Amino acid sequence: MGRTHRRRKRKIRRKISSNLHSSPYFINLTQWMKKHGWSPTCTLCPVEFYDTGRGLRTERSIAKNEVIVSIPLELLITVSRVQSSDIGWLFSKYSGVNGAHFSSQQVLAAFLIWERHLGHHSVWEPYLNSLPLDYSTPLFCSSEELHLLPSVLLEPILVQKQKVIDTFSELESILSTQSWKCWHCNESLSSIIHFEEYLWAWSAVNTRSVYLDECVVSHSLSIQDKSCLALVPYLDMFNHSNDVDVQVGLSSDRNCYEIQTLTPFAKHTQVFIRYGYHSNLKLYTEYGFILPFSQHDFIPLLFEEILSSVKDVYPVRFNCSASKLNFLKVRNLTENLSCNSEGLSFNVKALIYLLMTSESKKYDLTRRIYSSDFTSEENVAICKVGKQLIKQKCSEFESVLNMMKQKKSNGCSRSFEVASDLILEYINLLKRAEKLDSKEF
Ligand SMILES: C[S@@+](CC[C@H](N)C(=O)[O-])C[C@H]1O[C@@H](n2cnc3c(N)ncnc32)[C@H](O)[C@@H]1O
Repeated sequence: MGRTHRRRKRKIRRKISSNLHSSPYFINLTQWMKKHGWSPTCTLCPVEFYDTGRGLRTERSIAKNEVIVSIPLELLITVSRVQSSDIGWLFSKYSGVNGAHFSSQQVLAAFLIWERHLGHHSVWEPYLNSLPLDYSTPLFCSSEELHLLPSVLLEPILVQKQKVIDTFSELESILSTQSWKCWHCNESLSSIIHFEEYLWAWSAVNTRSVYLDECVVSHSLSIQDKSCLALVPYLDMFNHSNDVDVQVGLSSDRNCYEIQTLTPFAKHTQVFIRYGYHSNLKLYTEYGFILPFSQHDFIPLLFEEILSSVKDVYPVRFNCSASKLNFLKVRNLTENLSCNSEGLSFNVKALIYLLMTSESKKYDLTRRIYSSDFTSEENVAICKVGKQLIKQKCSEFESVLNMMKQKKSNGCSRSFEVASDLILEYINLLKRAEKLDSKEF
């Protein structure tokens, strides 16, 4: 078979969704759940969709307000469940000692590693076997790949990476003092819980957990999060869409965690839920995917970038004294700076306006900013700077994308591929914004 033929075949295969209903892991998962009191609320079937990966498809039409999934609390992995498990003593022993506060993500991740290492001996085995083996979140980009990313992506990724490293180090320092040996393999906890496993478990919790009120599943561990994370088997197979809405919470008898859809679904279509109102940057950094043509997307801009665009376009009018900077900071006008396909955010426009206006009439300036009372001449000037800013961002992203393409042709991680899709989305968004005139901007 020639290379072209293979490539064509791969392309065709990518367009076809495959049914996973008879996969052993899915049969085992649902049988195990039924033993623990679960019964399906509607007929959903796991499918490997060509565009979104694995998700759930409905076998009949679903009406607005129907409960699409209801999972007994007994099947949830919560902090309270971890506390009463084999390794619960570890977190109880160190809770609050020397100010130690665990995060629910850290506790749940350690539990997943522990249970996974037990293999057949774990009661959670059917659930663990339903979890993906790898993730496309940026934590799995190599250092070489990270170096190619623009700062708008790199900065939140580095913060996240550091959090994983720090929480693992905290755990590691506690584990290293324990001589306790596992009943099943006679290994110490520090040789069971190591960084690669932690990265996998952390990502599983990050991409799949839900928030649960602490009062629902009480525990006595010292946990820093206000509402705790919980892993919910089966329910964590729903993919996200911006076009749907859901209501989540406990069933009326408070025995199950439920999702009610506020959006109807036609027979044989994928059933989506909404993870939140997230930009593509958030979807990429937290979940490892992006949504093409997302109307809710925006690109964060840096204060310095705006400053230098005003300076470039209006070098004489540009004015950024210490008192003006203070004026901007007090009003939070140096934050939430962004651009979307409909133009610049309110703060960016206000900032551009202030940076090229004399500071003598500050109070009048405040009134004009907050009522967007700009003259048409001022609007044209703001638009001119905005377009310069957009042009610069666009060429920055285009040169990044070219380097990323080169890297991709030599092989790269799935996570890096998603990053490059995101940069392409950003370029397209900027091009749409660039076409707007000064009235639309
Ligand atoms: C809660 S899980 C959903 C089920 C998951 N696809 C699976 O196979 O188990 C969240 C993960 O699903 C994927 N995902 C969710 N919604 C998606 C979408 N609209 N497009 C692509 N991937 C999506 C992402 O990898 C995300 O981290």
